[in-house]
Amino acid sequence: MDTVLGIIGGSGVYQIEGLEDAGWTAVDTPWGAPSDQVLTGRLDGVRMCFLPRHGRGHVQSPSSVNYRANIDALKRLGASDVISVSACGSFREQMAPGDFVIVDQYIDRTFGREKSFFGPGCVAHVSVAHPTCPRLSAACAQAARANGVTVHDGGTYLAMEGPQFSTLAESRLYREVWGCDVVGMTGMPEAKLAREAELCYASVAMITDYDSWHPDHGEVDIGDIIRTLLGNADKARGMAAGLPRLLGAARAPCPHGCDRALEHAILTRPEARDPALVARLQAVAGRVLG
Ligand SMILES: CSC[C@H]1O[C@H](OP(=O)(O)O)[C@H](O)[C@@H]1O
Ligand SMILES: Nc1ncnc2[nH]cnc12
Repeated sequence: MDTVLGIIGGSGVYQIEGLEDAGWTAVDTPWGAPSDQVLTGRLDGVRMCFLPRHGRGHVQSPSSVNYRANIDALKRLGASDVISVSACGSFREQMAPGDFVIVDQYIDRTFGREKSFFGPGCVAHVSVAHPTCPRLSAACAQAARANGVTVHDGGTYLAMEGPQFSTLAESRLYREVWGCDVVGMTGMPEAKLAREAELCYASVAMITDYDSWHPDHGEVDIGDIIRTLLGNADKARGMAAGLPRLLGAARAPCPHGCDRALEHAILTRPEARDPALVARLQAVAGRVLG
C-alpha cells in the first residue's frame, strides 16, 4: 500500500508550498461539501492532499466546519494518514506560545455537531480509547523538531464548541480539575471521524496563547493569537515538508490497528442495513461493508 498523506490545516494554515503537480480539486461527498477544494500533489515521491479546515479566506467557523465531508473527501482521495494542525491555547506554563504539542487524548465538550458517519440502519461502535496514531504522531514530532520547533510529546486537548473563548472559570476547570493541557475548538469530532474512517490520525497543537488562566497573561487576545499564529504556520509548513521523507512512499499496515478500526465494529446485521446509508458509507467503510 502507498502512503497518501492528508493534512488538515487549521487557523493560519490555508495552503502548503512546494508540491509537484499541484492543483486544487473539488471533491463531492455524500455528507455535503468539504470546507474547500483539496490541494493535491507530490512531495518526495509521496502523494499529498491538503485541506484548509476553515476554507481559504477563513470562511467556516468551528461549528460550521463539515467534519464528515472533510474526512470523507480525504479518504476518497486515497489518504492513508491524516495530520491535523490546530491553533490552541495552553494550560501549562512549559507549553509556551510557539511550541507544538503532539496531542494524544481529548475531552470532547462540543455539541450540535455531526459526530459519526454511522446511525440508524448501520450502527457501529469504534474504540477511541487511544484516538491518535502513535506512529504518525512520532513522525510529526520528529519532523517538527528537525525544523527547530520545541515539541511536547503527549497532551490532552479540550475541545470546546466556541466560537467565544473560555470564561476564566472554564479555563480553571479544564486546567486544574480536568487536567487538560491544550484547548481548541476543532479537534472533535474530527479525531472520532478519522478513526471511523480507519485513518491514521495525528494532531499537532500549535500553541498561540495561555487561554485566560495565566496570572501574568490576562485574557485571550485575538491580536496576540494572530501574530503567534503566523509564525506557527511557517513552522507547520516546515514540518509538513519533512514528513514524506520520514514516512516513505510504501506503507506497512498500522502497527496500532488504526487502518482496521471497523473490523468488528458494525453491529447491524447485513440484511437489516439501510441500503441508502450503506451507499453513503462507501468511501469511509467500503472495506468492511463490501
Ligand atoms: C484563531 S483562534 C480560534 C480558532 O483557531 C483554532 O482553529 P483550528 O483548530 O482550526 O486551528 C481554534 O480551534 C478556533 O477555531
Ligand atoms: N485559548 C484558546 N481557546 C480555544 N481555541 C483556541 N485557539 C487558539 N487559542 C485558543
